[in-house]
Amino acid sequence: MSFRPQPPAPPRPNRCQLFGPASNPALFEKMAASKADVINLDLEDAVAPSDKDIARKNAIEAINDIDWGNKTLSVRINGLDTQYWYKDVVDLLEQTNGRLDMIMIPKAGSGDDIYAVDALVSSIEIAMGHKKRLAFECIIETAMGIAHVEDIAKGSPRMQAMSLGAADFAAYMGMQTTGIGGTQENYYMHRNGENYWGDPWHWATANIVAACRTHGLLPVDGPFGDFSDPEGFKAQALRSLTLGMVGKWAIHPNQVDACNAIFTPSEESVNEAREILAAMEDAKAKGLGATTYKGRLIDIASIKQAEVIVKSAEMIAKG
Ligand SMILES: C[C@@H](C(=O)SCCNC(=O)CCNC(=O)[C@H](O)C(C)(C)COP(=O)(O)OP(=O)(O)OC[C@H]1O[C@@H](n2cnc3c(N)ncnc32)[C@H](O)[C@@H]1OP(=O)(O)O)[C@H](O)C(=O)O
Ligand SMILES: [Mg+2]
Repeated sequence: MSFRPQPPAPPRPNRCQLFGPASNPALFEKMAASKADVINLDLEDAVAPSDKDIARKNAIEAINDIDWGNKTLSVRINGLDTQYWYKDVVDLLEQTNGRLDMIMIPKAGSGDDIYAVDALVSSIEIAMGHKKRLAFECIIETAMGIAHVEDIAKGSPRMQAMSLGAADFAAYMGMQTTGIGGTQENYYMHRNGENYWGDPWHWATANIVAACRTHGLLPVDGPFGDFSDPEGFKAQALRSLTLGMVGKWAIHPNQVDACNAIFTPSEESVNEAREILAAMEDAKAKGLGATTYKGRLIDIASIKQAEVIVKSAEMIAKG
């Protein structure tokens, strides 16, 4: 174990991030009224090039005029390889009222990308006399992004979260699929006449989780495109939860409740975690580092495992 403690992630709920294109303002009030923890107004890929200017204007008005309650409010800016992103950043910072919490940087490829956005944001914040520091989240959705994931995670102290963007990730990796997340038909093992489907997103998910946990960020699963497939969504979300992610995107309102339910520890799991903590307290009082709980080994590592569940439940309950 390194002598450096692992930094904690920001203590805010991030179970569900609900997306909507900023070119469609009819969605904004519905997004604000949703049960999502985080709202992402999109200026990037859900907005056609011809609508970029109007989408930016809509997003600015929505940030200033709509009551977003206690939600974390984020705008996904355009990629650093476009002509749009600098204006997204300048206009959002110069023309909004301080309600915006984060911007999401898509297709992050290196720590330098994060540094570049930080430099621009910092300059505008100084010029405008802003007291609130804008936070960053980014999407890992390119081959370069996953290759430099740790460098990106430590790219700026503003970084709070990282998502896996399955659609672009598949495209940039040259994966042969048009599905956005979930089970892929051709990714299976075969044995004794039966097919067993694997998880092609496992490696990227685990890499993002490791980079985030190393640098104190929230790891988040991105979109599941087939919003007519609740069971597929649930399976994808449960896999991400099991690997350490704290939440997932919703690209349609019918994914929000499932997101919140899956990424909120169940009463049963919290009770069990508390029992494990109590059993370890008893063990410690007896001078033991290990004991049994329901017929299985628990030891000092079990305290940390149980604390993940209890702390997550407490943080969500606090809101
Ligand atoms: C893949 C990469 C990404 O970029 S994902 C993120 C970007 N994408 C988006 O932001 C898309 C968000 N979703 C939508 O725009 C829509 O949901 C839709 C186009 C997918 C479907 O819209 P539609 O209106 O046809 O859906 P209905 O079923 O009719 O809607 C029912 C009802 O819900 C309201 N609605 C729809 N979407 C939303 C929403 N996002 N938020 C709030 N409310 C919504 C709709 O208006 C209807 O309301 P009603 O009429 O009943 O009042 C990624 O980067 C990668 O690379 O992986
Ligand atoms: Mg994308």
